[in-house]
Amino acid sequence: VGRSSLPDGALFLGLDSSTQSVKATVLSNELIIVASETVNFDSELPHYKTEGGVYRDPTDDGRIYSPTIMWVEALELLLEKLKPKINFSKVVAVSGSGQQHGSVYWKKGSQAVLSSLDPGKSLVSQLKDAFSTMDSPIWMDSSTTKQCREVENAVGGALELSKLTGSRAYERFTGPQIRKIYQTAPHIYENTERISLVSSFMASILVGCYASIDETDGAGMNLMDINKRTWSKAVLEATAPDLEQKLGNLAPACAAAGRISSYFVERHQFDKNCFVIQWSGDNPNSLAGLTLNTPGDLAISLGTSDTVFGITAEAKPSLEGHVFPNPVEPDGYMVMLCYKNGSLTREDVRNQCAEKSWDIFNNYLEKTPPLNGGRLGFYYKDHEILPPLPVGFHRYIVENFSDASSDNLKECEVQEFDPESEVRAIVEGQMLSMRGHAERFGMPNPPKRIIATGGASSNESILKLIAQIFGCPVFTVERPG
Ligand SMILES: O=C(CO)[C@@H](O)[C@H](O)CF
Repeated sequence: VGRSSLPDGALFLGLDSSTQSVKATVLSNELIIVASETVNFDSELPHYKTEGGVYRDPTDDGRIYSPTIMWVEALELLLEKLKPKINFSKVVAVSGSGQQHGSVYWKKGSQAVLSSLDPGKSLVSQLKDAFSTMDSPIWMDSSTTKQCREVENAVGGALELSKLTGSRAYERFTGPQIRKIYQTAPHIYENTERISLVSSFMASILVGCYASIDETDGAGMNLMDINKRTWSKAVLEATAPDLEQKLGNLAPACAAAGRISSYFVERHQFDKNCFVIQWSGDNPNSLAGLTLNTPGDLAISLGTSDTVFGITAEAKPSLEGHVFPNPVEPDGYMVMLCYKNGSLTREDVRNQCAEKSWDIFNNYLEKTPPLNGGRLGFYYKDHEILPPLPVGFHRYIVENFSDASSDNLKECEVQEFDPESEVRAIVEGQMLSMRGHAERFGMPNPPKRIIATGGASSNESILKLIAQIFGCPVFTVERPG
């Protein structure tokens, strides 16, 4: 729909269902932000008792998940908070981002529930029994290593799986997660009629039926053939039986999922012609939102996870990193690196070394020298994705940075790192990792420029350090207002 043909006062609603919160941004016809709202899971839905929006299972090493119904309740609360700020009947299109890889398991018979929601009742009251498991595995989970190896072995190895799906098997990817449920809770798997990603789950609620998984977020499952953009029969068979019928058809990321369901028309006064555009993963949508279309540019998203991503004309999957279909260029691809220890790990060091103050944290970054007097640190509060290492804190004194031999690295104790050094070490260690892995993955080296996004991109001290380490200018998206 061309913007010039839109009715006066037309609005666009963007939603973001992420690890710690659900957010809404409302744009005018001129793409100006006219309203925004957030629901933070921990503070505004405290009855779920999540930490950072998640549960960590003490009985199953690495199992990290979120209560599916919490996302439903947060969506409802978000719309209630937004209602006084905008006229929902002016919204001509809704779309959104979902944290990648997270999955939702719709119980048999739930399609009928979803398509006949009573506008006189809440979503929570009608969907609380719609899932075959109330626990949604999410991207922070690292409990499926066994399943990863089984799937890789079944298709000829890690590199073969990467060439087929764009990534070797990763613990957080949805395919290994589905395999674990099939193996450890077969009754749940049997009782599941549809498996959604967080992105297609939210779209399903909005359209009142099961929305397709889009080809870009679908590439984060270790289930989709990256070149054909169809489900890979070989990998589906290696994952779990009768899986394709539970996944439904894939759809292009830029397609319309349908019109908004009558539930939202009658309960929230949306216009019945309001489009719901396919949702996709948070990182692909960041690439789209940043209009990252210049080869040589890189984006760094500093959020709960940290990611580095860029565009490429051809898919060259390898044993590190990920290749996804480009969400806005039908024939192009997106390349990405992901680090689990992002903002939450930086916050931990801030709390322990900088009196819980970003001002003090930033002052330490400003006053300590580049390369930190040889103090190099790698901090894994959670099991790290890249490199795949368990929880642990590793501090080194590097005698000579031009000597890459391991005997040049002397592991040392925390006592040898004063608070200022620890602060620089966590940020420098994270950014040096990104630069090293980006070079090895064939990303631009150095990049022409870096566009920073995500919560921590508002921290100029961190951005300065990124510019020093990558050797290029760093930009952020202009924040309106
Ligand atoms: O796992 C990731 C990407 O592969 C994370 O960036 C999640 O998308 C964060 F929600």
